[in-house]
Amino acid sequence: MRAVLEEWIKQRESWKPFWVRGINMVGYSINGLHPVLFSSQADGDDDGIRAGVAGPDAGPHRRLSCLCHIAVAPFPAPALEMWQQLGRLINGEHNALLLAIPLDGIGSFPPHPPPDPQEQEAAAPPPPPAEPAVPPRHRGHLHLFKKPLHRALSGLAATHGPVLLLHFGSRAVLHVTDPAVAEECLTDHDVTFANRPRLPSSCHLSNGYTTLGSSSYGPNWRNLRRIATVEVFSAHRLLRSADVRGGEVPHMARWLYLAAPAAGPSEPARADVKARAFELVLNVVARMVAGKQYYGGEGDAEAETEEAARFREMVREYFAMHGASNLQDFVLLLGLVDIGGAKRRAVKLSRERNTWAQRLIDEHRATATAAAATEARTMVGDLLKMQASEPEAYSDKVITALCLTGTDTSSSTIEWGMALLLNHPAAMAKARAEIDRFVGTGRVVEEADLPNLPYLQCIIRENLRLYPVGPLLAPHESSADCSVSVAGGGRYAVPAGTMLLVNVHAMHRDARFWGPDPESFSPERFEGGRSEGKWMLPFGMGRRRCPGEGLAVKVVGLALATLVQCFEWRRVGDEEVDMTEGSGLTMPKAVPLEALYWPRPEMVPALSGIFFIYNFFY
Ligand code: HEM
Repeated sequence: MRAVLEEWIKQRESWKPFWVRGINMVGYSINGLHPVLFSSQADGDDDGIRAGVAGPDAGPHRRLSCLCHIAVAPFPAPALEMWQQLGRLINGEHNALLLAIPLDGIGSFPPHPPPDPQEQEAAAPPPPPAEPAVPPRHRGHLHLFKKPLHRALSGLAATHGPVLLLHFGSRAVLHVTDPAVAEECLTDHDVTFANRPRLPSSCHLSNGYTTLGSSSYGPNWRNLRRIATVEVFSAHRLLRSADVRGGEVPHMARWLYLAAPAAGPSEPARADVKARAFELVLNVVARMVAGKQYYGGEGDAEAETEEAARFREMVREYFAMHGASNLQDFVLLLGLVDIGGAKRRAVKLSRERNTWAQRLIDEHRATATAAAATEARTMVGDLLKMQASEPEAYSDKVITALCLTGTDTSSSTIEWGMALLLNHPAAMAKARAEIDRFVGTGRVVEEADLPNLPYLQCIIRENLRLYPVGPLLAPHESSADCSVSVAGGGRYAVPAGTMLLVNVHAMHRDARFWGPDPESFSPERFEGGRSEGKWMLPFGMGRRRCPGEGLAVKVVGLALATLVQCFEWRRVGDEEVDMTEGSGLTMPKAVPLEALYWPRPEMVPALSGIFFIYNFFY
């Protein structure tokens, strides 16, 4: 290890090494002889992290002293290779976990004794680095695991720069808040970054990384993506399933209507908006996938079957456990000892999910007749038909892998949208006036009306800008070494196996692109094409871009339009709706949205009409 250090020191100019023994550092005494590395680049940084210690012969403190420099020293990217090399050496002898322990407050580095002249000579200053580029900075790291992760990383980027190379345990992470670099990663390096990281927490949930969202780039992903694009989300398929949305959205309005007393504002009803949005999206997806309706068969908003209740819980747990913000994914020991029982829950959840999907497939197989398959086509029905000719491409496993997608994302977007409108009654009134102007009050708004409602479209875009439910997209991973450009010239080296987190949440709120008040809700910023060309990526970009975007935009648009058109809404209290963001794969509202509502008197005939139409057709 000493040889590695010395070799590295020779090559780096910005690092001034000297040697110490017998000091105390962040509470640990360092008895043996240690090279201390001081980075001139870290000088003046306000985070107080400025030194690292490496020690080959540190006796009982050896691991801790090694830990110090791996975990906290700031250094330029080429140094990362060296740290990784050291990390591997240390890992071999000790425990990788030690590299990951956060060491805050290391800035109070105590005075050191005069260096040993012999050692000082061995650690001569290095020559200038060969490459002129300033690389991404490497910061230490797991103490950043404050939830929600996208917020913690945004704060870090604001202080240290838009392209950061981090180290979460032994995993390199490229965090990007620069649109140009993000675009480069997802277009020029699209294939290189098309893998998904194998995070232990998602192993069980994704059936061993075989689902569409979790599978790395390769034959399995290509097969699933082809089926999803062609058979499930194609424009043709979306057109065919318009009647499903056209049935389910008014059905939700009907539920709300029946649950509300007729008294109006004097006696408003209370709506669990999160639950209603979730039920709506689940019914749409379940009917498209399997011709199944989970909620509302009896016209009672609260009536839900045991299967539906369990399914709701399953989806909630699934999205809460997934994502890039699980500490046990990066700290080996936490995963091994299963602190908090996350692994156990994931195994149970995955079993339940598979049983549910297999039951769905079997039910379908048993009940599908030739007539049913042609008249009321479902994804499972269609895929089963294709299974007959291509059993491998359309196996039950493949069908299962496509079943549980998109439910939480769309319903969370509806919930965020309603929360924004409740906090901005003027925008709600403007949207309602637009619907009244184009649609009137004689009927409930339909999907075909959406293109005629430009202000509603602006609301949806503003909703997706401020609350993109994939704030870090889904994590990507590089399959080969590559480099990304740096503002002002030069390139950053990104090693293979680096996890890419594109922080769209931060980019969507960047004042450089979104004006002086980027945090405020202002659908008007999109009016008249004013924000045309501005960089927004709520659905990702490149080959891993969300395939459900077309469906999502339709469901979210129709749901918000219907809620605004049919009901008057008020906040539960005088204070604004709490907009705190939770964490998970999708960004949920930390406090589920509830609101007071009553049917608009002028919409009552149309709402009563839904009752009749729904009972007649469904
Ligand atoms: C407002 C609603 C939605 C938003 C904001 C959203 C956003 C996203 C984002 C950010 C990604 C990751 C893109 C990347 O990795 O670069 C994604 C992936 C995905 N989304 Fe959506 N999504 C929504 C609705 C849906 C719906 C309704 C479905 C399906 C019913 C769906 C299915 C998927 C799938 C299967 C993937 C993984 C694609 C892959 O890895 O190849 N999404 N979505």
